[in-house]
Amino acid sequence: MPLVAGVDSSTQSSKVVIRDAETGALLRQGRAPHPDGTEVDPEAWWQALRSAVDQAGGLADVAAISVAGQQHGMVCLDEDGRVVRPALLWNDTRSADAAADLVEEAGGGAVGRRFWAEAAGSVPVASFTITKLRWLATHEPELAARVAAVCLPHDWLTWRLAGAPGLGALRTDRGDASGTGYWSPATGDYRPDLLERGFGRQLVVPEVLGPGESAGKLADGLGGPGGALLGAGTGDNAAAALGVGAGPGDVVVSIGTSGTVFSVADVPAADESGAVAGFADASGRFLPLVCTLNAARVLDAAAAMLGVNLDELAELALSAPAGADGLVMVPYLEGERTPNRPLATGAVHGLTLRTSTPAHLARAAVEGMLCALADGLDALTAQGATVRRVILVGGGARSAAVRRIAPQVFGCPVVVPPAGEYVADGAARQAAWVALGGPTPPTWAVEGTEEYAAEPVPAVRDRYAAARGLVLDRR
Ligand SMILES: Nc1ncnc2c1ncn2[C@@H]1O[C@H](COP(=O)(O)OP(=O)(O)O)[C@@H](O)[C@H]1O
Ligand SMILES: O=C(CO)[C@@H](O)[C@H](O)COP(=O)(O)O
Repeated sequence: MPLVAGVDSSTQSSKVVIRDAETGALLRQGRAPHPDGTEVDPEAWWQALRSAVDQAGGLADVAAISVAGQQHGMVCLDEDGRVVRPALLWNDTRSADAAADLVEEAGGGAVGRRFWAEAAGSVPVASFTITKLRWLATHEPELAARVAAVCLPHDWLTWRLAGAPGLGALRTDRGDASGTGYWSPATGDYRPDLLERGFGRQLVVPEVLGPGESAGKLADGLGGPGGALLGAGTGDNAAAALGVGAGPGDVVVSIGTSGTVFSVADVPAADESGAVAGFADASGRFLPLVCTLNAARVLDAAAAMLGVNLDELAELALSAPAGADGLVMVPYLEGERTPNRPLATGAVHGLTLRTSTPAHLARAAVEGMLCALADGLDALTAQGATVRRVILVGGGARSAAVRRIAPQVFGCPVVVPPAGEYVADGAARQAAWVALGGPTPPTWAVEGTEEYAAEPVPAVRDRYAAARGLVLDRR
């Protein structure tokens, strides 16, 4: 009975699960928080990972470990492997102008967007690593001059688990490489020309491993003697797809810090509108994905505004009528990525004496967040995805209101697996693939899934569509 470990180093925390490689049975787990903010010293992730591993009883008995992580974050290393500056995360919007410049320099408008969609699978927005590199080169040239290598959060953590053995030992996978802006999901190759466009010169980049390949071995002294195999790891969304066992016709909606809508596809996407990112997945296929910057934290913010906890927020939301009598929240609290409105702020429309109640505001917050994801679902189907079922995961799926209102807004039933850590589970499944070998990862059952169905209420989306452009920018 070999054991495997899976890690989710996400925006808000590190989570570790230890599972049986063959059956997937959960044996132990741990978690530790990350600092707040959109710029974080990677050392904080390392300390959180170590603490979550300790809580999970260490790694002495695991045969393999894989790390999944928040995508896109820019981790810059000098030639000795030291971190040059705090990592800029996927939800840091300071590189919005750099993203616009990269599109402009490629011909601008539809021409520029088509160039990037074809070259890198996605049109750059502030989330993508390449735009952060451009920002660094422009705004912090002295730090930029010290950068020898660039990698992503999960690449860096895997490398630390291996004992940080020199820049040439950096490894990544297709899933996370596809979120950089300088790797092509269509060809499976780096695009040094794009890296040069972004940063102005070449850098060491991690070798991209295939699915099921190993990134080396765990170093000694990290919760036991080393030697366990390291999986390639992947981006958190690709790991979630592995964790829930997403197949044809499944669309996964993840409500974490980010809201994501994605499916597993046999062909790469190249959406020149920019709504759908044409990522690769962790199984050798592709992961067309729509991402919003505002998801579970919209619920956190609404609960804080109303002075209630998250369960009370859900009760309030469910006590108001569908559509909140016309109250609409446009939830752009962190700016927005889809649609590309990095400077936008949120807004509440439709205030009347009747709608000025905590219940209406709670309902509008849940509906507004879900409407933005429903727009993502439309964008994904416009790119050819078929929706047989929607699988709801992430911290926000723990909300009874989200589970019950989602089918009204999405216009189809949703299935909700039992509350769990599906990103860490996907990483563990990848580790099991490495430990057991074979052409595909082992099949692990996800039991206890519940289905939520409700009559669709299209008026909720219609009113949101009328309101979503009516927002102020930060400047
Ligand atoms: N019962 C709940 N109702 C609503 N939101 C919840 C609930 N439990 C957790 N969350 C939210 O889930 C979020 C964390 O989800 P998670 O998927 O772990 O995020 P991330 O992967 O981005 O770190 C937090 O913002 C938290 O408030
Ligand atoms: O940027 C993306 C996807 O493109 C985000 O999904 C990040 O990968 C962060 O994930 P969470 O921490 O919200 O799970």
